[in-house]
Amino acid sequence: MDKKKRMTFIVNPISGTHNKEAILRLIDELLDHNKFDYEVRKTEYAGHASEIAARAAEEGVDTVVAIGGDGTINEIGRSLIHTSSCLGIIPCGSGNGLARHLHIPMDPKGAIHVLNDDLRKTIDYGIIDGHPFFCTCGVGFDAFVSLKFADSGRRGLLTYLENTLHESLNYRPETYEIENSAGTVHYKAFLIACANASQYGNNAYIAPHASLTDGMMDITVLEPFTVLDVPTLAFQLFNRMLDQNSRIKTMKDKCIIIHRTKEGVFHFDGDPQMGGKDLKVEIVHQGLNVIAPVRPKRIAPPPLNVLQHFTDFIERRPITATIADKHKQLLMLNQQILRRLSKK
Ligand SMILES: Nc1ncnc2c1ncn2[C@@H]1O[C@H](COP(=O)(O)OP(=O)(O)OP(=O)(O)O)[C@@H](O)[C@H]1O
Repeated sequence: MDKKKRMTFIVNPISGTHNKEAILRLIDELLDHNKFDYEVRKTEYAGHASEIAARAAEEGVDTVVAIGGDGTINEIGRSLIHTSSCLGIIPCGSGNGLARHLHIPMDPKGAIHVLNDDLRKTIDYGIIDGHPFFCTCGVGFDAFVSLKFADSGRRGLLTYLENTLHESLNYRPETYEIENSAGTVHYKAFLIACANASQYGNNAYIAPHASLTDGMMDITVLEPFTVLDVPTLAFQLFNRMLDQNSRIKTMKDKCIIIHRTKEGVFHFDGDPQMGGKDLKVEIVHQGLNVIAPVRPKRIAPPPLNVLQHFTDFIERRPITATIADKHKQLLMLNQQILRRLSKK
């Protein structure tokens, strides 16, 4: 009989809102014990997942499974790049950008079945200023929000949306120079996102056409906008249409250097970091093995969850109308957002 494969589960107890003990019971119940021997490790501090994963890779563990969100995946992934060990994911974060891009089910049972199927592929990863990332990194407003989010003490989507809406009114766009393979371009921008995966998480598609396996990074520049643009931008963000907005500029490249007017924060996979004026961002082709389904078992329904939160926040029902009605609805949303934000 074939030797069993070794699996290490790394649980981040503080990520997202899932009950991790219930997930551990499901693993015991549903994981194919004829195929896998496993151990469970819990993180005790930020950075611990990297140490556990590095040790597991050295010991030749076949699969290291993140039970957490994109921050936990980042810590584990960076210890597994260019090793023969493979990353598995039971999504437990508040955004789960990489898992969603890979079509890993959000429910733990489905994710455990994906682990049992053990289908592997090799994906690209990015590096910003020496920090590996797997989903997105960037400067400007989203880096600023990631800093606020990290400081806020509460985690969750509503906190994020609240922070985002409030802060966006006060945030001042900065000027950037981007050095790419074609030359140098200048932008006044609200944010610059460099994407390996297509979304930030929560089906917010900042780079709708990004691929994890093309050896390229999708760069999205959001130029200054007014509060009147927010509903359209939000709608397009959650409906994979952001690149159609006139405030958005996109490019693909393997390596860019972002020149800022001053040092400041950037983020990688949602974690904030201080950096210098100049930031090199590059993509490394095929550096991380992951377990993922070949293709989604079903096409995901429109991301009403997030729209629900967004529209709850502004006291509106989600947008479910036909295209013809959407412009009218967006105009009404504009008015309600303005009214709601002016009360803050
Ligand atoms: N035991 C721990 N105590 C404190 N912080 C931890 C611990 N274990 C991990 N962390 C940190 O928690 C951070 C957040 O985790 P993670 O990103 O997985 O969850 P999330 O923010 O809820 O999900 P997502 O990134 O998908 O939104 C990680 O950056 C990690 O460094």
